[in-house]
Formats: sequence, C-alpha cells, structure tokens
Amino acid sequence: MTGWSDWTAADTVAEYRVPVEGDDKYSRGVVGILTGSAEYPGAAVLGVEGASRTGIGMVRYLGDAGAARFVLERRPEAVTADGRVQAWLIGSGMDRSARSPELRAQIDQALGQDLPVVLDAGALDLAGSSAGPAVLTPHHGELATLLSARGVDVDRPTIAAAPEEWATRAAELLGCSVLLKGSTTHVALPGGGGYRVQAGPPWLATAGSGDVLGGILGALAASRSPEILADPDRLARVAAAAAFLHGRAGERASSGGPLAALDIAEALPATIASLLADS
Ligand SMILES: NC(=O)C1=CN([C@@H]2O[C@H](COP(=O)(O)OP(=O)(O)OC[C@H]3O[C@@H](n4cnc5c(N)ncnc54)[C@H](OP(=O)(O)O)[C@@H]3O)[C@@H](O)[C@H]2O)[C@@H](O)CC1
Ligand SMILES: Nc1ncnc2c1ncn2[C@@H]1O[C@H](COP(=O)(O)OP(=O)(O)O)[C@@H](O)[C@H]1O
Repeated sequence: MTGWSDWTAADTVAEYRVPVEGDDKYSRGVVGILTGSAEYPGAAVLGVEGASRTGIGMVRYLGDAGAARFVLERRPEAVTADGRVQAWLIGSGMDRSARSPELRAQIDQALGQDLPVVLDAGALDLAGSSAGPAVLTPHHGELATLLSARGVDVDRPTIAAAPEEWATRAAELLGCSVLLKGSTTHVALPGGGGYRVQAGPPWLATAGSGDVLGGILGALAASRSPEILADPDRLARVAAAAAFLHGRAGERASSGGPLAALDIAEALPATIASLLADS
C-alpha cells in the first residue's frame, strides 16, 4: 500500500485473535516484556497491565528486578522466569543513557531472535538492530530526538505540524513501522502509506498512557506473531489496532471525565467484548 487510510473498528476486530476451543496459553501467545527501571518502575506495571488486559496466553516480565516486585504485586499472573516468547516489548520507562552492559546484553539477545518487536521510549535508538520486524512507538518529542540523532534536522513543532509526512519519513529511513502518537495516531509502513487512528479523548494525554499502549501492542503482536513473520507489514496493522483499542478504552474509562493510565487498561476487557459483539 502507498496511501493513507482511516482505521476502523472492523479493521481492529480483524487483527484481534479470539481464543478457540483447542487453544492453550502458549498457542494464544506469550509476550516478553523488557521495560521499567529503578527510576520508572510504574512503566513496567502499566505495560504488563495493558498486555494482560488485552488478552494473551502469558506475560513474561523480564525487566528490572525492583520493578518486577511491583509488577507481581499488581499482576501475580505475570511470569518472571526466562522462556520462549512470540514477541517483545522493550524500552518503556528505560533511560538509554543509563543502560547497563547486562541490560544491553539482554536486549541484544531479544533483538537477535527473529520475532516481532515493539520499541518504545528508552529503546527507540535501537531501531534497525532487530532480526525480526519492528515497530517504533514515539511521541512527537521522541521522534524529533530519534531523527536528529540520525542526521535529520527536525524539531518537535515541525513534526506536530505534519505528523503523517514525518511518520512516513521515519519509517522509510529506519526500515520499520512507526506508530507516531498524538491526538490522531499515525502508523506508517516502511514501504510508504499507513493508517490514521483517531486516538480518543484528550483525557488520554496523561502520564503512563503510552506505557499502557505499549503493553496492548506487545500482546497483540505476540498473538499475531506467525502472521507478522509471514508478512512484516502486518505489524503496522496490529499497531493500528492497538492504538484503536487504547483510544476506545480511553473513551470508556473517561465517560467525559478524567482518567488515570491504569483506568485505560482496566477498561480494555469490556471495550474488546463490545467491539467483538458489534462485529
Ligand atoms: N509512571 C511511570 O513510570 C512513567 C514513566 N514514563 C517514562 O518516562 C520516560 C520519559 O518519557 P517522557 O515522554 O515523559 O519524557 P521524554 O522522553 O523526556 O520526552 C522528550 C521530550 O518530548 C516532549 N514530549 C514529552 N511528551 C510528549 C508528548 N506526549 N507529545 C509530544 N511531545 C512530548 C517534551 O519536549 P518539550 O515539551 O520539552 O519540548 C520532552 O522533553 C519514558 O521512558 C517513559 O516510558 C512516562 O511514560 C510517564 C509515566
Ligand atoms: N490530545 C490527545 N488526544 C488523544 N490522545 C492523546 C492526546 N495526547 C496524547 N494522546 C495519547 O496518549 C498517549 C500518550 O503517550 P506518551 O506520550 O508516550 O505518554 P507517556 O510516556 O506518559 O506514557 C498516546 O497513546 C497518545 O496517542
């Protein structure tokens, strides 16, 4: 595809994998999550919560040991032991300038697997270093920083003025899908074109909202891993579906009033049930 299209509820339902009778937790998908840090343990909790509430066979949280305690307090279902995964979410709540050699080795091992990978926040600089298909999830400020580091002189207001164009340029330059967050979220494909997703109410502009989105996307990517590996462009569709679910869950959580990031995650099951019922 080369054009841009508006993403719909029906498109989202088509990307959501409903469990079938013969499923087990592994066939539904396992998402590996490397997020959080001593400074931002909350980002780990929010991403794990977003993934769990999206519906997935297993969430494997393998990030910061201190953050893992908070993750397990909130979600005892999360598994903190190593093992197989079908997609990775890396970077929310991480500071790339504080990456230890041990964490770098752990990230490199994840990126070396031929699996779909979601790169957020403190892992955006790793664009182009994964063996499998990747999607980046920057906000405007992060995209400006990322492009500037790759020799493209652009600032945040310039990106805000033309998000479709800049998401496209980034996807082409970096060779992966780019989900550029905003009041309209733009998901660009590396070969051109993409999807516009109505992000939801402005109440969604709250700390940790993007961390929940990362969890939703990680879970959807794990559940659609075989399809993404067969057709890497599918990752952009899965990313658009994640943004759509995030926005509709935000609407449900808000009901016209304020919300906190965790409320978005908590609204996901009813949001998904309603979308499936209407399809
Ligand atoms: N509870 C937790 O643990 C939480 C943890 N979190 C974690 O914190 C880390 C830092 O993430 P961050 O996005 O807050 O700051 P940062 O990367 O310095 O941004 C760079 C510059 O970009 C701009 N800018 C910022 N936001 C923008 C936006 N939405 N849309 C457009 N522009 C925006 C702004 O530029 P300025 O306004 O100064 O021009 C800013 O200076 C990250 O790892 C994240 O996961 C958070 O999710 C919160 C909850
Ligand atoms: N004005 C807005 N209207 C609707 N959604 C918004 C608006 N501003 C931001 N969002 C959404 O909120 C989320 C913010 O993510 P992000 O900037 O990464 O925040 P954080 O780092 O605090 O988690 C994104 O999903 C974005 O699309």
